[in-house]
Amino acid sequence: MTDCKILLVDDNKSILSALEILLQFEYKTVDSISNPNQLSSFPDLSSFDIVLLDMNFSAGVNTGNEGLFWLKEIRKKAPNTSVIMMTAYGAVDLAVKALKEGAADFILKPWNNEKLLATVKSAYQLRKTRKEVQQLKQKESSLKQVINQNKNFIIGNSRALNTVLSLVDKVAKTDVNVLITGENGTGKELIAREIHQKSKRKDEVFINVDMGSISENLFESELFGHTKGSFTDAKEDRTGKFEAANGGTLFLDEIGNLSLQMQAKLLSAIQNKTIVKVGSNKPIPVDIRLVCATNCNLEQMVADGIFREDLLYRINTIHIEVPALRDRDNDILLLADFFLKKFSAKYGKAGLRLNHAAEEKLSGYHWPGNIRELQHTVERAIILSDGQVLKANDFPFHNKFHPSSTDSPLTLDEMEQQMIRKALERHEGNQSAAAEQLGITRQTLYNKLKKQGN
Ligand SMILES: Nc1ncnc2c1ncn2[C@@H]1O[C@H](COP(=O)(O)OP(=O)(O)OP(=O)(O)O)[C@@H](O)[C@H]1O
Repeated sequence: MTDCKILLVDDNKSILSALEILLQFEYKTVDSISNPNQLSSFPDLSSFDIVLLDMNFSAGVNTGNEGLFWLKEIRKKAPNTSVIMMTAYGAVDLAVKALKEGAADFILKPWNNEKLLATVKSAYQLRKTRKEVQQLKQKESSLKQVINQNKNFIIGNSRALNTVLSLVDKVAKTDVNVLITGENGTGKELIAREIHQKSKRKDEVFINVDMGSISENLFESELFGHTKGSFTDAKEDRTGKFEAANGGTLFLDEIGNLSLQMQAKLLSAIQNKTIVKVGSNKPIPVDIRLVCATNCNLEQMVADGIFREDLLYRINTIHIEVPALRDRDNDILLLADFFLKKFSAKYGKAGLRLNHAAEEKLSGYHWPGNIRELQHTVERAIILSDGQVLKANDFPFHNKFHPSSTDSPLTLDEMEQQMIRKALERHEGNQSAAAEQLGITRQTLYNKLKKQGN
């Protein structure tokens, strides 16, 4: 039986019953209405794959205009649904008009059963193709995003990093779910991309979702998609991130930032390996490799009752802890050199180098913002540099993180950064708790951290 949803629209109830009996043998869902006015308020029109639509409804009228009117209405509300027109008063010009308005095909009454079934079958193929085109378009735009990104190199040869990379080699070959933890800016996303690149899914998409930036009410629509009209802003059908990642890798960053309600919805999708779009009730199977990342201590969050234990066990089949930059021996200077070359080329300042004192200062610093902070620090120093050599005082980061070591007064921005850092330290990286302490929403805290480059 084909998993296809058909809607019959005809004012003649015996025609509706005859069609229902015929089509129910082959198609899973066959619904019918005898009054086309019901179409205007039909809740889930776009979930129908095919509509068989009569052309004349008012008694004695046979111009086909009513059918054309309702055809346009359906095309507006459900552009991907295939519409087949039916009329007892077949005329070639009317058929041409309906096809021009977007009908998939045309059936004359009384119909021949075999011919009608063949017409419905090809209309269903058309519907499937339209859906595939839509999904391909979404995949294509995600692929472009990935391709447009510069190739990322994982720099470093410390023992701590090599341990992570050998674990990456092992898990990449499997399809298990991976949880990557580590402080902000340690390279968790880079590691997730590396797992994808080394896996059998590498020719498929890598979809990155920043869970910290998704609001509660858009969560389902972002992740699972929605059907047109399912809520006020749902102007058209939308494929969610799970479906877009089908066949590839789905990277859920900042997984510790989900509310319990969102966690429950996510868990159900992961467990069932299916998603249901907002506004639909049809489960869609998805095949994804799931990689999650967080800087929170999820075990502690489970103990505190703010993270579901069953979700944690689903996502952490393999756990990779990315070490902080200060624990990676001489990776600091390797990375500094890498960023020096990268940004001096970008800003047309080739030949720039670090003097010994600058190297000492960079190596001795504790890098709370890790590699992202090092990257920004080097970039900033290059932009502001005048000569060929970068010196220790070209890296004034002590102002930001050790205010006690300087007499210079703090700016408002710096004070804000300090307060945020302290709140996060106190709550061991838990952004929701830190935001509560600071008297701002988690979203505001998240935006401020992004702005600061953390
Ligand atoms: N080993 C590395 N070699 C080169 N660049 C790196 C390395 N690790 C991280 N980076 C760079 O540092 C920046 C931060 O890395 P990334 O975004 O992967 O960190 P993250 O841990 O996911 O951060 P967050 O916790 O904020 O989500 C990126 O620009 C990334 O390319």
